[in-house]
Amino acid sequence: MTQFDFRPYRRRFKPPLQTNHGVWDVRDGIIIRLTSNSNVGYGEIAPISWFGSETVEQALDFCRQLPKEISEEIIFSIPDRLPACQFGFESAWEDINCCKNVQIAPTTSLPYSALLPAGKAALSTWQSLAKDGYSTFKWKIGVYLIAEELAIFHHLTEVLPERVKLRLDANGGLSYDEANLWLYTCDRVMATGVGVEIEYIEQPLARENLTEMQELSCYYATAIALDESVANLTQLETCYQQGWRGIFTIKPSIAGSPSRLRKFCQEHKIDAVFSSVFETIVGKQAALKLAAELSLNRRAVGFGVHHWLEENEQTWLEQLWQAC
Ligand SMILES: O=C(O)CCC(=O)c1ccccc1C(=O)O
Ligand SMILES: [Mg+2]
Repeated sequence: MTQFDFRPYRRRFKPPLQTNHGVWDVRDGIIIRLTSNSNVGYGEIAPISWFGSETVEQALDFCRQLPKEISEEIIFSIPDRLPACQFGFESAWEDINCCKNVQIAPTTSLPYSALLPAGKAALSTWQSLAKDGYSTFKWKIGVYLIAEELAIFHHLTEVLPERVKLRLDANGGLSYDEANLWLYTCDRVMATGVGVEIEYIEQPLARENLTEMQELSCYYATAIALDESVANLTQLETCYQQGWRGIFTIKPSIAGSPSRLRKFCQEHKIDAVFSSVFETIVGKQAALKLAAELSLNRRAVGFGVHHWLEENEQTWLEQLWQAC
């Protein structure tokens, strides 16, 4: 038997994240703790309901109805409608039960991608991130008018140093015509031989428009990565079955069961990019462990630093645990 305990948390972004879905400034989540024969394991439930996972309230309801002592069976039979819970519980379980001695490639050997702010703020932000050692950047598009963003984009490609990789993330916010224009523009920029490499456009169209994205990926040299379309394992499996062989963005914290994710990635050898949901160090460590195991093409992981009002994560966590 395993003892189970949990703590809800709330943290504020500094600055807030701006995407086509709107502004996001508060991250609510749950840290869980499993104890078995004096071994302690932590896990994190960090849902993003606007991205297709359960809500924090649904996750809290699930935690509240569980007994104080739980079995392995409970952990491995969490329903698919609670993918962030599947991740949190299974990674806490792994934290105590296995993998302690398994040698995996150190996560530090995977490059990190840093997020640039939407709009023209990107133009004055990349320099300090480049100084910190980042050479892959992701810029949010579909936030402002396309004409404005294209102008900023041209400027960015002129100033970014050579060999930098740039990802554009539309969060499903482009129309079909706009997506064509972006892909055409990226192809043109690449053909003119500027130093920067446009690595891909992430989720140009809404999640259900897979066929159109498949079409677009045939028309243009610039790659497309799915993100919202493959937010959880069920969607990932569906898109794969429907023939998507482009890039898959995987956010382990909301994808669902880590063991099932491992199995899927290993079986199908997908081209995966691992990405954060702005979880705490607890979820981040579990997600990066999966990234280290499963990043076949060693694409940069989207776990670049993000700033919180609370600076020291370890202290913050200890305080969270002792507070109640
Ligand atoms: O993937 C990254 O590089 C950073 C993480 C990121 O962009 C993100 C973080 C939380 C929610 C959605 C997204 C997204 O990719 O759209
Ligand atoms: Mg994305």
